[in-house]
Amino acid sequence: MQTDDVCEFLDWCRTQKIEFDGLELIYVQGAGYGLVAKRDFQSEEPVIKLPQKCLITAGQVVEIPKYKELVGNLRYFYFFFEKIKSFSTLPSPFEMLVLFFALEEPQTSTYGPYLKMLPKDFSTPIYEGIEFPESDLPDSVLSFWRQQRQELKVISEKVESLRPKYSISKERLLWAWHIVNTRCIFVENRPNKFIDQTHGDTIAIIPFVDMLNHSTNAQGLALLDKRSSTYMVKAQRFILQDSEVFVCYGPHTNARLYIEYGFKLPDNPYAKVIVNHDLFFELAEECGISLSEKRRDIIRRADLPW
Ligand SMILES: C[S@@+](CC[C@H](N)C(=O)[O-])C[C@H]1O[C@@H](n2cnc3c(N)ncnc32)[C@H](O)[C@@H]1O
Repeated sequence: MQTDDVCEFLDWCRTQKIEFDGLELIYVQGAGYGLVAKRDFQSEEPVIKLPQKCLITAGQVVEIPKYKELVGNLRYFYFFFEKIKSFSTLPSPFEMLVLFFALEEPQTSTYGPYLKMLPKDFSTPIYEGIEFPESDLPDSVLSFWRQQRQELKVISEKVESLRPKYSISKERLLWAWHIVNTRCIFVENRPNKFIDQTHGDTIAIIPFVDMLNHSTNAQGLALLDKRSSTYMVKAQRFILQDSEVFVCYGPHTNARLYIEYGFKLPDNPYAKVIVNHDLFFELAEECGISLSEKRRDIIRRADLPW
């Protein structure tokens, strides 16, 4: 039985010309919503198709008058010779999308039926306020962990500068930041002069497509066909009726999946621990292999063991 929210969302998707015949949106225990094949799909067959204009991108958001005005109000404060100075700054594509989700309301937004389907909370360490001593984190995710916290800090400061005209609570900002962080997809967008292009503009949120969960053994592949301005998810191989359709979010370790998305995979083929030289020497000692300084130096210079 589908809830009213699900029915309203699916009707909304159809009015947006999102094609998803043969798929069912279901609630998957432990993963939120997910998409299941209600018939077999042949390899190369499109599973979802939608017009490019359905993509929520920073460039598209900033063309909405209320967001264009907001961008004009974004000022970034900094201390200089003990005086507070401020300068206008353009939002990055990521920040613009976060502001969109922080300010749209389901009751008034044209995206209302979609917004109602979004998760209410997250199980990431940042959302749950879990702090780790950095020494507990594997090297493979340390810089990612720092970068995520820094991004959140920077956008929080920018949002502060929008007060009192726009008042976004810490909780709402954290929620919106997670919506974008857990759901955005790589797409190359056209530059927009109101969006900071320092690192290009390569993200979009795609309603309905963002209901696909992650697997390292995904059968779905998402791509934009620029010639027909159509975004689609294609079957990379045969998809059996009644199986959940997955895409792969990337070759991520469990530490990365947990920090970014709030889940781990029991049998993750990308599980890895980076062994730096100091740890490698320590492990060698523990195995009874004594390494002279000269040998250690050779190993370091040869960049072994990886
Ligand atoms: C792009 S959304 C996918 C749709 C999402 N399940 C929903 O209900 O909106 C990404 C989020 O789905 C969940 N997710 C995706 N793949 C998962 C998996 N294999 N196991 C558990 N949770 C998963 C995580 O909460 C992740 O942050």
